[in-house]
Amino acid sequence: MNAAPMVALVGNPNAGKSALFNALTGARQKVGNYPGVTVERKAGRMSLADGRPVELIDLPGTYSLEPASPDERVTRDVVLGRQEGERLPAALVIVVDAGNLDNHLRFALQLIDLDLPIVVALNMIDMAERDGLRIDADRLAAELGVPVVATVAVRKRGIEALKAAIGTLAMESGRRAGGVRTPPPSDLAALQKRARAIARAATHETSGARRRSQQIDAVALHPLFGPLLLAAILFVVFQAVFAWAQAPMDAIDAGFAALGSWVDTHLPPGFVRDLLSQGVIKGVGAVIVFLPQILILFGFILLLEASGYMVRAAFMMDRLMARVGLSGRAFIPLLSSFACAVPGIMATRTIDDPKDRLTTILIAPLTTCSARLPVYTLIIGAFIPARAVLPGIGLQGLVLFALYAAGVAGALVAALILRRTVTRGPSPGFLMEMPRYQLPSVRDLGIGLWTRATIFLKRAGTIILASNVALWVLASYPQAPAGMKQSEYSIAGRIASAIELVVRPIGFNHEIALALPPAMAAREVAVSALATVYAIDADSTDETRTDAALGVRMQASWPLPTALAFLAWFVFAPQCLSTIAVTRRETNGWRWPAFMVAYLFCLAYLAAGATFWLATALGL
Ligand SMILES: Nc1nc2c(ncn2[C@@H]2O[C@H](COP(=O)(O)OP(=O)(O)OP(=O)(O)O)[C@@H](O)[C@H]2O)c(=O)[nH]1
Ligand SMILES: [Mg+2]
Repeated sequence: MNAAPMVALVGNPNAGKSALFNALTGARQKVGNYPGVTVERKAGRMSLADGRPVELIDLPGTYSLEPASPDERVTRDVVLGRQEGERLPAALVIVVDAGNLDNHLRFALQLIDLDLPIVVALNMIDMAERDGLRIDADRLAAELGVPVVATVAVRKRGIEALKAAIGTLAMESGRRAGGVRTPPPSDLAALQKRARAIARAATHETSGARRRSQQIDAVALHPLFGPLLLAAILFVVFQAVFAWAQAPMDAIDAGFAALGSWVDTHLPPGFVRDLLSQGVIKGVGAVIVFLPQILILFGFILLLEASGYMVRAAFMMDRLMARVGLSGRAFIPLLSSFACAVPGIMATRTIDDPKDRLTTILIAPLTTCSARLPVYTLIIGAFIPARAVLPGIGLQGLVLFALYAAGVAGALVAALILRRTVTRGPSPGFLMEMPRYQLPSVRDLGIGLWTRATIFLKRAGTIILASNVALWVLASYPQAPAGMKQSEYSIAGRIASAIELVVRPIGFNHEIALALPPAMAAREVAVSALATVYAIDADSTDETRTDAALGVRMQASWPLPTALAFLAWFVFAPQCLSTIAVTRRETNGWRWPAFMVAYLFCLAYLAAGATFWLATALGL
């Protein structure tokens, strides 16, 4: 066979497989300091020292060859050559955490018994040394009967030696015949005993110093200080989103304003100018302005993930989650949903119990995805005064915090109800390893932010742009006769008038009714649609053209209860088509996505209505 030999990276979760994969192939797979980051098989190409190619595969971490959850099944099938359309791997790279050998060697021993060509990557030796451990790689190799290469994936140490070892194995396997041995039924207790004995033989404790992670955890997981610290961290995050973003947002805003007036003065009046000025620059610009806030939020999330703190947060939430019938394993998927529900729903593959998994999928859209941030901050910026409630604590940040909290509370209540009705069943226990604390690397943080920025800008340039141009066309034609409002006379305006009949009782106005349907494509389109509609109306009426910011215009024409109801709607509404599509894929049918959409719409309608009526009753 001429094709490049296939080599798979396997090992326990959080051993550093993806970090090694990136170091070996130059790829940028997501790494994170918690178990369960990788949930799919990812392939990449690596070149050996002599230039020969090898196809490298990164797999979800797993504890044994007996899979407990869907992502672990992928790993077993690839390793045993049972994956459809996939060859048996020519060799395995078993990745183990040098500081956690007794646990990681158990799975390694199981894999070694398969009789495939194997090299062990003894990863994270830097962390082990920090903890006062010295690992004898030669002794380990002798005990295991396979080559062992010491590596530090994040510093690219040992990568060339590992490449060389992979090269040798790939050559050998070309001369081998036959397949993989069927895995013998494993006696876990015996394996664990062997693993512990080997780990002890190869490890020297050089200092009896108490491990640093344990010292930090004495505070971070303390029954009183732990939750206080978590609350304080979250608080700072939401304050920072408003406090730090103003300058760059003003700059972006000014940039788009300049671009807009250039187009207005240099292009002849007509279709092209209006499309560019109203539909593209005003509309998409209104969304891109929020890039700094999104990056600040993600900067914090990435820091908390890389440091190892997120798993502690999961641990503290576990009691609460258990009480509503969710497994602690649901924490990471729900956390990913703060970025976007799509990867969040995919991350539920780490949950073994099917009903547990289904519940988590159904509530994932309730955690506030980053696409909602522009909508939230637009309304908050326009309607909530920027004053301090207490020294250092701004009201705007507090309201944003409350919106996120409302989403989380909604998710917990929904889980509680679902677990007692549609997804009734016992909820299994939760075991999650605590990763060690680490200082996040600047490079990883940079790559993470860069990835986020490109995802957001790509969305703005594709789905948001396309939806908004479509909206612009529908909102610009037919042209309204003098004296009539374009946003009401146009096709989009008439559709909106029909929708308005349904949403009028919960306080929504015609503009909101117009912005809701295109927001199904992407939530940010609610913002660009409002910006575009205001621009069209300002141009078509003879009122002197004001270039007032979107927020200022809304402030002038929306009653406060309407604005608050709009916020409440966005906390709960199932608003994007990609989420519905991924739910269909992960649950194999239309039944659950249909259920999800229905229950979330009801919830959003009730929440927005209650907010509107309450705010009106309070005379706001
Ligand atoms: N100090 C140190 N950190 C490492 C090393 N290798 C990986 N890490 C960090 O360990 C964490 C886990 O790395 P990943 O590559 O995501 O682990 P994984 O094995 O792919 O985990 P799953 O995908 O969850 O199975 C990340 O925070 C990495 O930055 C290493 O050699 N030294
Ligand atoms: Mg991984």
